[in-house]
Amino acid sequence: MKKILITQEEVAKRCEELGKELTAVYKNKQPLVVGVLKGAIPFMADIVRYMDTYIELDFMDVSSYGDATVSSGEVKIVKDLDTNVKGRDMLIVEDIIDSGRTLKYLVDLFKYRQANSVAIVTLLDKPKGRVVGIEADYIGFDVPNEFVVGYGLDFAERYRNLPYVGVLKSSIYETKV
Ligand SMILES: O=P(O)(O)OC[C@H]1O[C@H](OP(=O)(O)OP(=O)(O)O)[C@H](O)[C@@H]1O
Ligand code: HPA
Ligand SMILES: [Mg+2]
Repeated sequence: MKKILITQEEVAKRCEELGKELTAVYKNKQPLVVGVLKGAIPFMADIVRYMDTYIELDFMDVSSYGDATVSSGEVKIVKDLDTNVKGRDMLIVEDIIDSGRTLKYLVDLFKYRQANSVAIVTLLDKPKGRVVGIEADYIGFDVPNEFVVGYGLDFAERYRNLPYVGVLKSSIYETKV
């Protein structure tokens, strides 16, 4: 690791704050909380435990990065929701908004499917990476314009299990073995 950007303690504290804030927002709404596989899993698991209201969970797997550090620009559905979203209040949970393509695609899709409302909570926001216009409603932390890993975020499927968010040494990005 070249540097740690957000420590395990900082992530834990922010998850508690966001979960409590979302409890108040979704009181009496029974939102469909949608985790975007695979990166959102640790963050989703941590915030929903602080959402003290009725919620439902579902998952969507979309992919645009593969093993690269730069988005291919094309979003592909790998696994769709099991739930009919018509009339539902939806909360999309993401690990990061970078180019914005993944979330733009999902928000447009859920609106097309006639969700009642679509909000976004993301652990990380990388505003300098943005290519399409989309913003999250709830943000854990801003990160600089570098490829980050940990707490769900991978480089070539590795490092998702790190309990903190950091930047790898450049030699690792250059030669993956
Ligand atoms: O704003 P964007 O440029 O679209 O990037 C953000 C998306 O890219 C990553 O997913 P990835 O496709 O790597 O899938 P993963 O979660 O399985 O790693 C990340 O988890 C977000 O879903
Ligand atoms: O900085 C990043 N790290 C890991 N995965 C990502 N997907 C988009 N941006 C990133
Ligand atoms: Mg990835």
